[in-house]
Amino acid sequence: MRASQKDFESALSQVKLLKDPGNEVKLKLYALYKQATEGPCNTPKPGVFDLINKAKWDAWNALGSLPKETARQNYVDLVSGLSSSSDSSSQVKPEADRKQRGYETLVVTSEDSITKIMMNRPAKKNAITTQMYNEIMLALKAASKDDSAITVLTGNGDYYSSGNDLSNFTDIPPEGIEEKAKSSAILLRDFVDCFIDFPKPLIAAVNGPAVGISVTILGLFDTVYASSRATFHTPFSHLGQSPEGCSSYTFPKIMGPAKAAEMLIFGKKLTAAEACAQGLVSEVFPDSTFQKEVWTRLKAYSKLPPNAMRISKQVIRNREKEKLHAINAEESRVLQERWLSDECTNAVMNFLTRKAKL
Ligand SMILES: CCCC/C=C/CC(=O)SCCNC(=O)CCNC(=O)[C@H](O)C(C)(C)COP(=O)(O)OP(=O)(O)OC[C@H]1O[C@@H](n2cnc3c(N)ncnc32)[C@H](O)[C@@H]1OP(=O)(O)O
Repeated sequence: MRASQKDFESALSQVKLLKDPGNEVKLKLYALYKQATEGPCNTPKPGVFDLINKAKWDAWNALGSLPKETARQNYVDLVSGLSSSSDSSSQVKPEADRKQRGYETLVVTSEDSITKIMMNRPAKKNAITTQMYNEIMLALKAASKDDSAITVLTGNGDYYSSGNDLSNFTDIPPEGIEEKAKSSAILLRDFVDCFIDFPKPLIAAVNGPAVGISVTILGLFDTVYASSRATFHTPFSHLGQSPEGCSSYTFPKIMGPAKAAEMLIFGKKLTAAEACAQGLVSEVFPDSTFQKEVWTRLKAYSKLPPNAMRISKQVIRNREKEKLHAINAEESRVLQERWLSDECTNAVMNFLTRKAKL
């Protein structure tokens, strides 16, 4: 029996719930989707350096004149095969269930009235994948309701975080790159909103170098402690991108417009001492004693009356919230366009093909 349009639409929804099937299968799905909806490949071949789009074009072009109905059937069959071979435990779980299983990209602990959220991809310098964005949001939501007094974000290994995981850009859905940019902008906006709205004192323990979004959101923390080994780098222009995390507003406010421009437009990397002098960091500790000194300090703070701390935070932050949400929305909208630019695509490809590092 031939797959109907309804079967096809249902397969399109189902595919979003499957665990990542790997790039080869994703290319097949992409090619079949394009063939089923548009017919044989009808766009110019992308340039040789445009690796992702070229791979997609090759996969679509390889289907030649396969009829649309057959492509639709093949798409439905492929998704059905993936669904049945996919272990149900690897599919997206409801929130309560996920909490029970714990986090895959974080280590979250609650002790001494402190909830500690530790980014835990040390081999990848704690680069933030889509999964990690989602898990940090879940962990913050849980921490806002648990009985801890303060919440701390830190990193495992030698880095605090190298920012957005650039391979997030390669996971293009069948609907195309515009859809990817749109969903990434929604994810970014939701992620930053969680920091704007977080109700308890939020502390960053910056254990090593910090890049991109892991730096910009520091302007939304209440206190930032840094190891003397930490650096602060926002190379947005190098990456064809633009500031996020409300930094277009918080950084000029914290350090003045001229210093903020050096960081956000020209990508000047600050040492921990410089970041402290400019007000982005509250205090720098020698790397050798960083953990001991920071946790001793935080344990003392966590004994302060929690309601008083919450209310003080509200008084300090609440009048800015509406403005910060508007800024977050605008920065996310601008970035959605930037992600589609040649400047951004080329910078990401250069990193992924090992031609460039910061
Ligand atoms: C959806 C919301 C989007 C929000 C947007 C936010 C914007 C940003 O955050 S912009 C910042 C993006 N980050 C970068 O551009 C950093 C890229 N990484 C590097 O330049 C270097 O890796 C480094 C300078 C951070 C570290 O260099 P080092 O020589 O010490 O280590 P590596 O061998 O390069 O790294 C080890 C390992 O980790 C992988 N990796 C590190 N950072 C990232 C990253 N940001 N994205 C993806 N992968 C990363 C690196 O490729 C290595 O992987 P392999 O061991 O598999 O080679």
